Amino acid sequence: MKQVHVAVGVVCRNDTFFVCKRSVEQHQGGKWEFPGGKVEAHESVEEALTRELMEEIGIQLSSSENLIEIAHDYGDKRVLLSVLIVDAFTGEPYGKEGQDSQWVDLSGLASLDFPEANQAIIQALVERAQS
Ligand SMILES: Nc1nc2c([nH]c(=O)n2[C@H]2C[C@H](O)[C@@H](COP(=O)(O)OP(=O)(O)OP(=O)(O)O)O2)c(=O)[nH]1
Ligand SMILES: [Mg+2]
Repeated sequence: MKQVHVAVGVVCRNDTFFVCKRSVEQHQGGKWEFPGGKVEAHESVEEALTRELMEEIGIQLSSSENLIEIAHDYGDKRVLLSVLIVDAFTGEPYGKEGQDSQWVDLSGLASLDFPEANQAIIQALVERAQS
């Protein structure tokens, strides 16, 4: 099975994180996610994330840093998530595609239903907060 490379953005402001709900028709549908999507052939991860953040939540990325890379096999799909922290952006994020969205703090993240691969993202955020 081919691996899909996905750029994922942890948009953060004042120790809270912007998350969206995946639509039920999507892979891992109905779960919460950090906005993002597939890296196309001609793109860098940051270029893909810049495009996806504008398409999905209407913000312009100003700066990002690498958080973690996670390879995960869902059985029906293999993904490589390149996860970036987005701590500077312009515009106010919202569910531009009609999706539910919310700002949550770290303890709030831990209680949401995310795809399995996201456990490692939340763990990385916990470790980052402690360091
Ligand atoms: N965006 C995002 N995708 C995630 C997260 N965790 C996780 O396992 N994934 C998986 C689910 C999907 O299989 C894949 C992302 O695909 P996607 O549906 O967002 O891709 P896309 O925006 O390019 O949309 P499409 O072309 O498939 O419609 O990565 C996450 O936190 N955010
Ligand atoms: Mg997407």
